[in-house]
Amino acid sequence: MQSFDAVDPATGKVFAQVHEADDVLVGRAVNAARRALDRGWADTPVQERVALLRRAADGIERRFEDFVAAEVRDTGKPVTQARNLDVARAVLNFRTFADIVAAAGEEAYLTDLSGGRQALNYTVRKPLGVVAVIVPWNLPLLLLTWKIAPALACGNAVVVKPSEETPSTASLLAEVLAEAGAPKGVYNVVHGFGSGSAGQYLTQHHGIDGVTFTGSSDTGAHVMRAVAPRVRPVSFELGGKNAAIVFDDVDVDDALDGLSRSVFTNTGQVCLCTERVYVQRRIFDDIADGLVRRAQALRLSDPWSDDTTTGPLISEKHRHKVLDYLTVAEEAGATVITGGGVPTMGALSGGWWIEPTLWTGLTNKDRAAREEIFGPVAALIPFDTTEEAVTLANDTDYGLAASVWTNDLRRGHDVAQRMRTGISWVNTWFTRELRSPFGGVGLSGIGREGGEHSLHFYTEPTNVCVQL
Ligand SMILES: NC(=O)C1=CN([C@@H]2O[C@H](COP(=O)(O)OP(=O)(O)OC[C@H]3O[C@@H](n4cnc5c(N)ncnc54)[C@H](O)[C@@H]3O)[C@@H](O)[C@H]2O)C=CC1
Ligand SMILES: O=C(O)/C=C/C=C(\O)C(=O)O
Repeated sequence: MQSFDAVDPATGKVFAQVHEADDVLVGRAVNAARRALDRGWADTPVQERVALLRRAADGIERRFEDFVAAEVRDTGKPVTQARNLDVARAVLNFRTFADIVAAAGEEAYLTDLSGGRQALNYTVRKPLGVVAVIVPWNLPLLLLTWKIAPALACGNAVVVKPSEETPSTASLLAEVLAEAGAPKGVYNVVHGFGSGSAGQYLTQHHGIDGVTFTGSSDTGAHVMRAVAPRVRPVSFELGGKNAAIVFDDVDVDDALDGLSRSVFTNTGQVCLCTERVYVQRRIFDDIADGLVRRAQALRLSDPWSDDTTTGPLISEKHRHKVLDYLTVAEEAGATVITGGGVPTMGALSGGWWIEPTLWTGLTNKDRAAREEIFGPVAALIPFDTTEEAVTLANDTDYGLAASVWTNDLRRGHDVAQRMRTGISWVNTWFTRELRSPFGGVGLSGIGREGGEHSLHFYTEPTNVCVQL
């Protein structure tokens, strides 16, 4: 069997070898999932499946620090973020979907027929079957559990392919789920890459009944082509080029805190991160100066230190991509108002560090303001009127998230509703309600997950019609 290196992004050092699944192993995983369904998992009473999710949440809590350590080592993200966001959300994902599935009901209609008779129409939902779950490296455990919690609660068996960059927590979760009593074959993990490796073998496998994928738009298109011959349902949460609109009535300090989080969280490697900041002209300099101060106050350091706010990028390849965009922006005439290069990191200089970077002087025509960069970078662009701001923000092929910053709530509602995005925040960012629909339009995805939207993706409805 082949293996590949697991690399610590903070140091660039190899810390483990990971087995790469070949097509035979992927086939065995898919078959194991199918057998688990056939042995009765799909028909297990809902309360038993829900109880499994609750025990899984308890199990993650019991091994909380193991998950934190695995996530920090795989990603280089600050330990405080791994604790407060990634692993905490994994627990919440299991508990929330346990509650949602336990409470879920179904629609029913009485239909009037000729002659005074009626028919009762009701819906039963059955699991999709074997679901391929392909997740990226930025929020590995958060995004994995966001998908497998509802998938398992709905009676599916899953074959998970975590990113080659972040293999650890998916395997750790296998231990927790086994301890929690998940029947054999319900949760399977295959490690490896995309094309010519486990990702491709999985999406092309004839035994897959659906694919849920989070990652880049290009890879989403590949996955779509792979499942097209067998016409399988897909749920895609893809990239973003998210806008923030900052009106000049806003409380500048409050807005700056939120804006800064939205640009720099997870070193800009969240699909929801802001990469375009449109600022009403009167306060443009205040916002630019304030964001520069906040960028310069970030502490890029040892991920294991509680004081660290910002980790490295995920990989050398990804840093190349982000550095290329720094060049692209400068060639387009951008003024770098902070950052713009690779920081001096002493003992950590082997890692994939990059300076938080802000630009002025770009327009919506420039590539750095149009293409997803996925780093701690943003272009600051002035506007004069509300109409102009809405047009600029919506001038993108993506459509995942937007944020609007204003003290005029009527304007906040109006502009948020006019964003061509799956989610629009007003005076906040990355505030998540797990029952709400989550996903994007355009290049940002297909479908929605979250709350009952997840239940709809992970089940197939059958309408039963009974003449009374
Ligand atoms: N949630 C998001 O919006 C994310 C966006 N990205 C963007 O994608 C860019 C590239 O990063 P990658 O790690 O290459 O992301 P990617 O989208 O290629 O990878 C995501 C997952 O898909 C798998 N994959 C890749 N090719 C596949 C294929 N042909 N068939 C099946 N599975 C496949 C990968 O192994 C990984 O598990 C980043 O620079 C960033 O801009 C990356 C990660 C998350
Ligand atoms: O909160 C969530 O469910 C998801 C957040 C982020 C992503 O989906 C992403 O970065 O891909």
